[in-house]
Amino acid sequence: MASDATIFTLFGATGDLAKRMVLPAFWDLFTRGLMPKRWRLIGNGRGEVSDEEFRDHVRSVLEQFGPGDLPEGKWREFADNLRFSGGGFRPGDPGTLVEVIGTALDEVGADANYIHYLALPPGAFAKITEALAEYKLLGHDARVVYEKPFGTSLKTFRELDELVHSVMSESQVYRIDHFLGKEATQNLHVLRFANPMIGSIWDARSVCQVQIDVPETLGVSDRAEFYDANGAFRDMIATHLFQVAAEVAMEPPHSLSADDLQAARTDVLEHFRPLAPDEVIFGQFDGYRELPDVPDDSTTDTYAAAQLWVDSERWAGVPFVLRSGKRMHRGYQEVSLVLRPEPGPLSGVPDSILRMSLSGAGSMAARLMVKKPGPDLELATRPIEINLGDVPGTDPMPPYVSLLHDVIIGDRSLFTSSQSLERAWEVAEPVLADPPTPQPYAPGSWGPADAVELTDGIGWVAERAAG
Ligand SMILES: NC(=O)C1=CN([C@@H]2O[C@H](COP(=O)(O)OP(=O)(O)OC[C@H]3O[C@@H](n4cnc5c(N)ncnc54)[C@H](OP(=O)(O)O)[C@@H]3O)[C@@H](O)[C@H]2O)C=CC1
Ligand SMILES: O=C1O[C@H](COP(=O)(O)O)[C@@H](O)[C@H](O)[C@H]1O
Repeated sequence: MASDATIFTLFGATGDLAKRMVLPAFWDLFTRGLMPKRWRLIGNGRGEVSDEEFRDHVRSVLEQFGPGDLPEGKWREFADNLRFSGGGFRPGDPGTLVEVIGTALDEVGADANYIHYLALPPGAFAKITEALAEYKLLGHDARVVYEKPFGTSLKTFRELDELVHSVMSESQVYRIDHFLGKEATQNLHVLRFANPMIGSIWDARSVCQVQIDVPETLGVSDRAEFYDANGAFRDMIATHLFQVAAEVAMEPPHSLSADDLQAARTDVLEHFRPLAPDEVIFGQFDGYRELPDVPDDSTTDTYAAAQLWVDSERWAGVPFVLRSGKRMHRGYQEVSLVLRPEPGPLSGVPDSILRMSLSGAGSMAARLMVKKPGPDLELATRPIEINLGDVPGTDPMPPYVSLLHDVIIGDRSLFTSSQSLERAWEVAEPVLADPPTPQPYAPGSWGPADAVELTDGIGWVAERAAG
């Protein structure tokens, strides 16, 4: 950025995402010394909240979702930069935001850059975008961060995309998909492109199925209104899991630069076949309809599983099986490559699977078949596991910290392109147009039993390992 001063505006500052992820990310960058020299963080919302009330909110959020106890001096320094602008922000009515930004400019310098972060439900993006243009808040080298989902269907994606491009250039737009910001997702490139032993098995000759499995034990009670309008398929499958599938399926990019990585993801998404509704299963956990803010006849999916086909030469005939759901038996985030049996005298040996966890710093695990030392040819399996957090000198950055830092330094490599999202919505469209009826499942279970059929008899491999 041209200036060493930045004014951040956080729309939806008292919402769920802000409290769990975004506000702790600001604190993390601050304590690492990675914030701009001079800055202000202006929370925005439709209610009336004083600066002091906002600071109290941020403090309690950091105590709950951040580091816990805050060193008093450091907290004071951080808190001095926090402001709140209430009354909402929409075309024709900017609430107090323009005035609060004006004061912040006086305080940190008129040359400050703007970063606007929309931590809002997708239905609110268009009005805020229009208002940013109307109130001339897209100057000052402004960068605008949109949460996912960017649009909720092909139609609404196109409308939003057109609006955004009518008021700002693509280089100003940062569409977040925080699964791309995970350390372990980034490590997929390194594992594959730097290690011939892994890179050489990365195709249909060696792999018979790819599973991307993200069950969650978490429910939705804090954000039922948002969730009921979106459901698991939009919230996880058509967004995060498609992007992870693109990371796995991409052809080697020319380099790991922002443009080349974005282009590789976009290119492979073009090969994603639009989903067939009969290869998708939706579920809804028992008791969901009794939650406050959920209509008692809601047909929203709290679980979705799908078979995705990637019609590229590399992946011809290999199903990518994707699954995610709320209130499930265990929570994990795993990519598994199920390998074909090795032809030859031991070709019956099952379970050759390379599993990569996307949680935390990430890990990789496999089981090898070995001869049990001894007089007979007896076989045994032995695990091999690498935890990336054990690599000496690691300092993993949580995804929101890493992505917020990328916005500050202007690195767009881990953000989604407009073209790739358009394709993602095209792939999702047949299911959105003709959604399967959700099957009920018990909270704490593994979801609808029928979904196992999507794995073509293999079963959910990470689930087996999780027990
Ligand atoms: N929560 C999570 O774990 C994650 C969420 N996300 C994404 O983040 C975004 C926000 O999610 P989340 O924080 O959970 O949602 P919330 O339902 O908590 O909404 C966030 C805030 O948006 C404001 N808001 C709600 N509706 C409107 C509206 N129609 N117009 C203007 N403002 C509105 C509210 O603030 P106020 O009332 O103060 O105006 C609310 O507190 C979503 O796009 C979601 O997909 C992404 C990753 C994880
Ligand atoms: O975007 C979302 O992601 C979270 C899962 O995030 P993670 O930080 O646990 O990887 C999910 O719970 C939420 O429903 C969804 O909106």
